[in-house]
Amino acid sequence: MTTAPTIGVLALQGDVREHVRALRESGARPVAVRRPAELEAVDALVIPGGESTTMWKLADAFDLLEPLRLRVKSGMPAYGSCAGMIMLADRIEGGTDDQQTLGGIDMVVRRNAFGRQVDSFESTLDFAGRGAMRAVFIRAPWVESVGSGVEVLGLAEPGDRIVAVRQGPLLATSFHPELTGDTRVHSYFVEMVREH
Ligand SMILES: NC(=O)CC[C@H](N)C(=O)O
Repeated sequence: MTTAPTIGVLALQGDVREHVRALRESGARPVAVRRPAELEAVDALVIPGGESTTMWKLADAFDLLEPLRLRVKSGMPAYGSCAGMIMLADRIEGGTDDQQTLGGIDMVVRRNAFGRQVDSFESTLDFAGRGAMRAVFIRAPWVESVGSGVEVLGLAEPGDRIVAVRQGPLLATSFHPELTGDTRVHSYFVEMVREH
């Protein structure tokens, strides 16, 4: 792909503007996605943080849940941050009884996992071997376990928990890279989309 890839940002809740800015700085053409037709037009999608229990209901109300599942299943690159990570998990712990995800990454994600110790915090971690990075966690999940096809891209204190993973065209982080002005995670995703 030689031209800038068109990357959607799911705009139902969360830091849409910040993701748009980080994607633009990383060489992509970002667009907000709220409708099925907008989803169809993108090469890839970012799913921001928010509240995963609300996000799937909003996606359902906007007639996006099934189209999202289909596109993820058919191999569209997607990057989920925090609640977005939960949306990309095949299995979750600590969800509500009726909670649904899109799935796609063979992992178990525990909701509000760090939250039992502390609500929000910052940590420094190495993302995908690209050097030390400041990471912001807000009522963040962690990855409890991963299947053999999942690459672990980052661990965080406290507890050396898995907080960044990739499986094929799907990327997920427990933290919010859109809040620190460090575009390395978005650049990594844009590279994934270009190589796709
Ligand atoms: N900042 C976030 O996205 C928090 C995630 C939220 N705790 C959830 O379970 O969906």
